[in-house]
Amino acid sequence: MSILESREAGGAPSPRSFAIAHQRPKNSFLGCSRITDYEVLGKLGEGTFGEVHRARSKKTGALVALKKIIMHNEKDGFPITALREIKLLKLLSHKNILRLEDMAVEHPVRSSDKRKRPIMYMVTPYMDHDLSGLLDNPSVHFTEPQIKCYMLQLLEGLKYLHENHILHRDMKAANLLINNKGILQIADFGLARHYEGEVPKPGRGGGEGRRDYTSLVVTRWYRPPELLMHLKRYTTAIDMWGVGCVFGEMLTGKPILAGDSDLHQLEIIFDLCGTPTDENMPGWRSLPGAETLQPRPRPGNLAQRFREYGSGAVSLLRELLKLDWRSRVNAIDALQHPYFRTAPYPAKPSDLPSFEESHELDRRKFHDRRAALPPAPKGGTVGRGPHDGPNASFGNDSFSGRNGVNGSRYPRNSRGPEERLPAWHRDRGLPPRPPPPADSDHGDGYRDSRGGRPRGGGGVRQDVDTYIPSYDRDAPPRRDDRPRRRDDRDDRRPDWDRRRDYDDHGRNSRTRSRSRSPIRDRDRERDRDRERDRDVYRR
Ligand SMILES: Nc1ncnc2c1ncn2[C@@H]1O[C@H](COP(=O)(O)OP(=O)(O)OP(=O)(O)O)[C@@H](O)[C@H]1O
Repeated sequence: MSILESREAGGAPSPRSFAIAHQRPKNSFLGCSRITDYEVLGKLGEGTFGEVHRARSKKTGALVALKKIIMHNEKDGFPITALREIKLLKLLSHKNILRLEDMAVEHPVRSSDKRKRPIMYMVTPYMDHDLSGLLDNPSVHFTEPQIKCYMLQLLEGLKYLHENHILHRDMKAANLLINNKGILQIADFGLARHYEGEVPKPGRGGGEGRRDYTSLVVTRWYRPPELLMHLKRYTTAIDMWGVGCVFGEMLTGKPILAGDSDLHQLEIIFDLCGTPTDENMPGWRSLPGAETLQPRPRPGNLAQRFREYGSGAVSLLRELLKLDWRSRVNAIDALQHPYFRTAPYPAKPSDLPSFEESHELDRRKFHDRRAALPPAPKGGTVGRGPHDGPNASFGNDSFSGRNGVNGSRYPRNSRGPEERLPAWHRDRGLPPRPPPPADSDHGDGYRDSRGGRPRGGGGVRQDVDTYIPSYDRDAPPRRDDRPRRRDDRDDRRPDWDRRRDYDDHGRNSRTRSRSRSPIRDRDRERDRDRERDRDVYRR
């Protein structure tokens, strides 16, 4: 049955008919192997919902990634988020979407083992890098053909998702995996869900949403203005805003909108894209989160800030970072943007250079290495790709940027000492604030530290952080604003580095009003975990 035939009266396929239409060939998913079928080689990453390890299949010899599914509370059973991710990934089949190949189970070894339940792992092909890790690697500098190549793949992957009524809802650099064959794949479907609105059509932007979902999705730095203002009837355009942020991050090498709070996030969005008006964001005033906003009028500095990357890049960024979600470019149209049809042309994946493995967890390694570097000369040659030689065709027409030293228009290593640090470590005041304890969770999952409803009908408030998963209050800032569990300790770090975290904690904790107690912390943590799994992700 084709997806068209499976549509319901409203135009959107039901999750069930979508599943039937998308069943992958049976032999493309193994099913349930034992963890002993894999040789575990080391930790790659850790997120809210699991740890990710590199491993080798003993049967095929292939390198894989094992994502351990953490049971935050065993009594609640298998986490709904993991179930969603597995269900969706089992159906999807596209070259730019990470493929779920198998599930592996690890049974408790001894009867004396405290842990009674088995641990489940999702098995996906091993990817050499995630984009966040790659951008933190000081020896890697993206060329324009390379950026275009990754962008095309990202847009192809998203086009496939959106055409098939799936919202990713956590678009960010750390969730884009890249291998040394130059292939980019979208990963982490923990927040993804079936979308009931109309799919994007050429020239029709993100369209109108058909039903409400929780606005508490997407990592803050990549979260679009309509979600920050609590639009619930959102569309596939929320993922396109994230693509804009990732594009800017590839150009500049660092996250472009690193807000410290939801309010600050909106402020820096307005600095970049201009203050919302009835023209550039029709209806913004009636969004629940806009009621109390009084933004200072400004025109936006996007063109100025990205001038050096050329008019083509600026034009595409403008389309992706439109305040108005209805007219924000969709993936179909973004793929046709002149930026991709102008020299220097997109590289082929197979032409891209290979790099040292770079995962999000390697950021400390890269940070230490980067910090040790003396100021590098302009036009350095480290890590330059095949398109980056003296004959590279940068900047040779009106849609390109200016030529830089040695034929590269990207300012290599030209950042000041502060700018050389990864964004998560730069001194930009307080790191993204942890949320208040989940004392209360109102109808829409909006949390208020004092257990009351947000004032003014839900305006964006500085003291409320609406990022859903539980931050660890003690954790150091992470490059991409990722949440961190309390027991997550980077065990690959030397002692002195861990102590630095402790010091950070000491400093940050003095700025908090509540006194801390380990028991209360543990209870809060447990409550947060419960609430997160129970309430928020069902929406
Ligand atoms: N197939 C893979 N190959 C290589 N590395 C991977 C793979 N899958 C995940 N990783 C690494 O693990 C990290 C975390 O993976 P993922 O985002 O799926 O976990 P998560 O627990 O959902 O994280 P988050 O907190 O971002 O929601 C990625 O950023 C990446 O560095």
